[in-house]
Amino acid sequence: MTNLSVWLEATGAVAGAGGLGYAKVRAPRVYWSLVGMPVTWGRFVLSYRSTMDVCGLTVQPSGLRAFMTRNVARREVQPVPPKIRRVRGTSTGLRVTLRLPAGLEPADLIATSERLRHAWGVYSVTVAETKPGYVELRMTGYDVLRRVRMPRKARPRDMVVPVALREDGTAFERDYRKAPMALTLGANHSGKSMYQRNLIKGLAQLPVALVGIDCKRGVEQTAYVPRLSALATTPDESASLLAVLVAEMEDRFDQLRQHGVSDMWELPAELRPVPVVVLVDEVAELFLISAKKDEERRERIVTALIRLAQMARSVGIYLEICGQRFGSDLGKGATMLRAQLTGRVVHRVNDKQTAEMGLNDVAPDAVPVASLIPMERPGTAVAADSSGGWSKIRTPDTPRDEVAAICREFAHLVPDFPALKPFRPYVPAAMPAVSPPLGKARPVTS
Ligand SMILES: Nc1ncnc2c1ncn2[C@@H]1O[C@H](COP(=O)(O)OP(=O)(O)OP(=O)(O)O)[C@@H](O)[C@H]1O
Repeated sequence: MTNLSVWLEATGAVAGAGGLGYAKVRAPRVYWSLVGMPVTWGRFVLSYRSTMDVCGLTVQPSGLRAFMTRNVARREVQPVPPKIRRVRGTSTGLRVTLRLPAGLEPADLIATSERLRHAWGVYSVTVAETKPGYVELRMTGYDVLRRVRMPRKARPRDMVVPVALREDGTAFERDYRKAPMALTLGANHSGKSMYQRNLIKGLAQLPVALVGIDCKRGVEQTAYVPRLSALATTPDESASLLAVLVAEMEDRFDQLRQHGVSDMWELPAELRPVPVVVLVDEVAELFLISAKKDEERRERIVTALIRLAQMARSVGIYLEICGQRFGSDLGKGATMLRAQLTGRVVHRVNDKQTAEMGLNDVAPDAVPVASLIPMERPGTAVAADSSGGWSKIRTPDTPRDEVAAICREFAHLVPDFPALKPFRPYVPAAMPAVSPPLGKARPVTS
C-alpha cells in the first residue's frame, strides 16, 4: 500500500512536471525508477542468453552437464553463459551478480562492457570482481555524475569517509587504513578544495584530530576551525607544526614498543592514541623559497613531510596533500615524497604531464582519462591507488557553510591534544558565514 502510494505520488509528480521526456532530463532518478528500471530489467532478462552468446561470453558446459543434456533431456548441447545469481535495482541502475564458469575471467567481461552497454541500452556498464569466481555488472541508467547525489547508506565510519560518487553509482570512500597517505592534484578551479571540503565533512564526524595547513592564509580552512585541533597558515607556522607532529610520531613509536605491538590498531581501544589527519592545501607554498634564508625552513618542512609519509601510518598519523602539480620542478624531495603518497586523486589538469605525475606510477592507463576531464565538470577526477585499480569520480557540490555547520556541531569531538595546543586556532563565538577578508584570516592563540 505504501509502495503504491509512493508510486502514485511520484507518477503524479512526473505528469505534473510535463511528462516522461521532461522527467528523463530533469529528474533522471525518478525517470529511472519508474520507467528505465522495469524496461531495462525486462530487456536484460529476455536478451541475456543471446547477448552473452554474441559477445562471446559463453563456454561449453561441463562433461556431466553435457552428458545429462544429451542423454536425459535429449537436447542438443549448447554453450552456457555465466549463471545469474542476483539482479538488484538501485536508484541509479541495475546490479547483476554472475558466477563465472571455468574458462571465463573478469577481463573477458570488461573487454565487452561497451557491447553490453549497447545491448541493454544503459548509460554505462562496469564490471567489478566481488570475490574469486564472481563478478558484479554495475549498470547505470543515466549519467550519475551530472548532478551528484551520494548513496544514502554512505556514512563516515571507523577511518572510512565517503567523499565522492563513482561513475558506476557506488560511493568512492577514502579509507585511511588502506591508503594512509594521499595526494590530490588538479588545475585552478578543478575542484580540489571541494574534494577536501567533502573529506572534512566526513572526518569531522569521526573521533579524529584534524590538522590544517593552508598557506593561502587560511582562506579555505578557516571556516572549519571549530573542529580543527591545529591550523597553520604560513610556511613558518607549518614548519613548527610539522616538527611537533614528527615528535608525536616518535612518542607513539615508543608507546608501541612498550606494549610490544607494531601498529597502533593492535593496541586495546583505551590505550590507542587518537588518529590524526593532516590536511595540506596547496603544497607548493611549502616548497617555495623567496630568499636564501627560506632554504633551511623548506628543508625542515620537506624532511618532516617525508618522514611522516614514510613512517607515520602505523601510529595513526595520515597525510592528505593537495596541490596543482607535484613533480621535480618543486625541488629536492618532491618526487621522494610523492612516491609515499599512494592514494591519488587527479582532477582536471592543464597538461598531460601533470596527469602523469599523479597516475603514471599507480595506474598509467588512467592518464588519458584524467587528461580529458572537461572544464564544465568541476569536481570530476580519477581516483587510483597502488593496487592498480582506478575509477572516475565526482564530488557532490557541498556548500562551505554546510561543512562549517557540521564542524560546529561536532566541535565536542576535538580531542585533548596538549602538543597541538599552541596551534589551536581561535574560534570566534559566532563564526562568519564566509572567511574574513585576506590579511585578517589568521586569528592565533596560544
Ligand atoms: N563537484 C562539484 N560540483 C559542482 N561544482 C563544483 C564541484 N567541485 C567544484 N565546483 C565548483 O568549481 C569551482 C572551483 O572549485 P574549487 O575551489 O574546489 O577548485 P580548486 O581546484 O580548489 O581551485 P583553486 O586551485 O583555484 O583553489 C567552485 O566554484 C566550486 O563551487
